[in-house]
Amino acid sequence: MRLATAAMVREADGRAEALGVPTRILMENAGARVADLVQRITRPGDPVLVFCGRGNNGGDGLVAARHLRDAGRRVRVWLAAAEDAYTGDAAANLDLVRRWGIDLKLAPREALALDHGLAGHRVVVDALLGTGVTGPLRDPYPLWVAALNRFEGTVVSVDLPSGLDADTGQAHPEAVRAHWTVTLGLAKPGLFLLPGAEYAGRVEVASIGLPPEALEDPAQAPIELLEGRDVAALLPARPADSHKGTYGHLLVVAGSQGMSGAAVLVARAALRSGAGLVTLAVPASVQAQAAASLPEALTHGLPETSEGTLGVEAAREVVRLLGPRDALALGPGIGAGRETAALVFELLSREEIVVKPCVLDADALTLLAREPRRLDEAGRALGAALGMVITPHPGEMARLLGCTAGDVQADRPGKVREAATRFGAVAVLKGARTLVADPAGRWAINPTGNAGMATGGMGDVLTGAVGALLAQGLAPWDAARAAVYLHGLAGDLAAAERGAAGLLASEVADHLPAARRRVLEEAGQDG
Ligand SMILES: NC(=O)C1=CN([C@@H]2O[C@H](COP(=O)(O)OP(=O)(O)OC[C@H]3O[C@@H](n4cnc5c(N)ncnc54)[C@H](O)[C@@H]3O)[C@@H](O)[C@H]2O)[C@@H](O)CC1
Ligand SMILES: [K+]
Repeated sequence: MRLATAAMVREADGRAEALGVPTRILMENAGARVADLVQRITRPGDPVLVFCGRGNNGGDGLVAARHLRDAGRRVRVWLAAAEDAYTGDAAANLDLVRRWGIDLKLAPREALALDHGLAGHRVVVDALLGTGVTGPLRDPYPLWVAALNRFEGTVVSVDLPSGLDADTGQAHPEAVRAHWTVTLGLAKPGLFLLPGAEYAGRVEVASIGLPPEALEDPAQAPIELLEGRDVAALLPARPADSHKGTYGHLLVVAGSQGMSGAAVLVARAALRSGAGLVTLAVPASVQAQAAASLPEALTHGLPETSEGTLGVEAAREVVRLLGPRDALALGPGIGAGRETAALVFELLSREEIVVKPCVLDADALTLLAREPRRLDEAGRALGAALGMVITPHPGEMARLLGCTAGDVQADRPGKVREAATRFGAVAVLKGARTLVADPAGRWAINPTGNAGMATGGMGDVLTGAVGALLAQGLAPWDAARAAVYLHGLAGDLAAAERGAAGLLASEVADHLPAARRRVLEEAGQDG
């Protein structure tokens, strides 16, 4: 699903105006669509209150009130400001509400009066603030938002829950907790990011008559909410006359003494993601263990240091192994030692490596964060060749960008895009509502996954899934988006069977085939 920031929506509105569709018409359509939803979720005698701010969001609410009255509904309007404070389209619609004889009054500014006034209604339409909100809520809005959040009936927010930031999904400091949000024209990213998704309730996208040309803006990199049918379209077909060579061969360079489990999980998830063959290259002393844990993978022992970690002397072997293979997954469980750092830097400087698609994760990112310049260089080289995917969690992202994890979490869309452009890579920022961005500025929100996945090894499973799709020939942007969606869905399917707490990463890996089948079935293709 296409998404648009507040600025993108404003620009679309401007283009609509230039194309002969003025905001007055958009507002009329918006209000009508809100009234439609209210009618759908109520019975004819249910009293409805429409709480209107003084901007265009309030204007939409005023139109909704009029349409509800036309439909014979019991409707009342509260205004956030004196009638003469309304301007433009909102003022014009206020005038119509007055002529329609709809009960209209200034909203109370005292908690008890607010609760008392709200109590008699079945539904309150929250038309206080939309995309025009800037900075922390000013008085008396915090009081109004709190009263709406105490209200025991149903709250329907117009465009956005009032107080929510359309772009980041942050509430400053509080926002309306809606049961429904009717979002207008294009949905906003803040409705699907956290915490915004927890405020928005059920989201309906209402078309309001924006001309198709107004929706298109070639100058803007698109934003998308990942959906199963889009992911289904990315997955390679599995023709009947295929063989294991059809589905790519992934080289996994991972693990060290005490951390061979990470390497095995990557390889297992890669096989579960449909890779034809997986070679798992680990320090020689853990090869037997890795082979025993996953008989379906080919294994290879690499030269190791006295601590059982990979050192720079493994570089030649890795280059040789990668030659006939299709993609590389590098990083999980390799540790953060100096020799291993030298290996990672060496590999990323080698021509033979940069011509292959690769996914870098975990310790590889920690090591590169010590010298982000190396990642810059590698990214540029890889970007110019076939491309690189990096999959940091917020802590790794913070180290890569030289900020704190708190900074990353406060602006996840901004940080994932910064990493993608800076390193010339497709960047995946893990955590609830994983984000994916590419160097061209496109970005996507993944809605799948659950809190049960916040455990060790889940990242290794994602790395394996990305690597497998790269090996099957997907472009890095497609491989990353499909992998995060399937990985989260596999977690959801596993949690549905066993409950979210106590989910093992290997169980999520084992649910990847079912996740793939689910998206294909949803898209009407053969699972
Ligand atoms: N622009 C357009 O062409 C269209 C806009 N539409 C609606 O218009 C909305 C955007 O309208 P506006 O740009 O007028 O903005 P809003 O109506 O979202 O908000 C503007 C009002 O909020 C107040 N405000 C801003 N920040 C505040 C804060 N932190 N605390 C308290 N008050 C604050 C401003 O003083 C102003 O009164 C959309 O969300 C949508 O509902 C629709 O009518 C469709 C067409
Ligand atoms: K609103």
